[in-house]
Amino acid sequence: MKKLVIIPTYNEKENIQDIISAVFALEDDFHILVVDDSSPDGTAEIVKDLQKEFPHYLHLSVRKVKDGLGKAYIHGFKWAIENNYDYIFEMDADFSHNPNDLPKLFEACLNADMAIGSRYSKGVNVVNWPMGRVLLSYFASKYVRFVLGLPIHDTTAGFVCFSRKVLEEIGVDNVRLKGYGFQIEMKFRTFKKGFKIVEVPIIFTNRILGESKMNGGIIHEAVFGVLNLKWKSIIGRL
Ligand SMILES: Nc1nc2c(ncn2[C@@H]2O[C@H](COP(=O)(O)OP(=O)(O)O[C@H]3O[C@H](CO)[C@@H](O)[C@H](O)[C@@H]3O)[C@@H](O)[C@H]2O)c(=O)[nH]1
Repeated sequence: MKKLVIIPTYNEKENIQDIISAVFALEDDFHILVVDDSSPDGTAEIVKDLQKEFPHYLHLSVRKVKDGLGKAYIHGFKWAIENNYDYIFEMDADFSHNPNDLPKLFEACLNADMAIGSRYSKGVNVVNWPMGRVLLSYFASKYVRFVLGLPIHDTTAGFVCFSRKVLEEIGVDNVRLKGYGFQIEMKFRTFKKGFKIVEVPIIFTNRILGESKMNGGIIHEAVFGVLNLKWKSIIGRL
């Protein structure tokens, strides 16, 4: 079974080499696709150098402009489908998601269609995030559950394993939201198609190196994007 970890990057020069090494240090044979939005800090050049060491396992797609994490993942999903991967993972570059948890997400996905590395399925498992960010994220998940009736504790989670058929059936070109809203939209579309979703408890650790790309626009898009998703689902346009 072919497994691909998609890592979107924007200015991750401090993290990219270590995260790639950590994935390739696992016993399992994960491939990696880095989707970089022409990071000014030269992230893609570091990946190009590493490709010499891992020519068949490490792939790189460079997009011309910064266009949000969601669009980067959609680009990666299409690439994964074209290249016949069976299981496709989303993972941040900054070690917020522990690469050592990849095998347990994969195991869980073998008995489901989508496995979510969840911060909130067993209490609140977030380390070193400012309290404001924890509260925002936790209550955002509650808001999404309430509005969309989505039976998931961590609706904005960005550490996910999909079986290929999920991506094929939801039609990734239909996904519109770009930021955290993208994570919500992917889960809602997967749920609406009747796929089996499981949550696997993980510990999310705030990044040590580099900066988060979160901004007010991303939050705004998520709040209104959820209402729009609800509307589309009511009128049967999802
Ligand atoms: N290619 C590309 N990558 C991006 C972009 N914006 C962010 N990224 C990459 O996406 C990953 C996550 O970005 P962060 O900016 O560190 O995200 P965060 O604020 O910590 O958000 C995390 O938690 C959210 C929920 O609380 C998640 O919704 C989100 O997906 C992510 O996991 C990192 O690898 C970062 O480089 C972009 O516009 N383009």
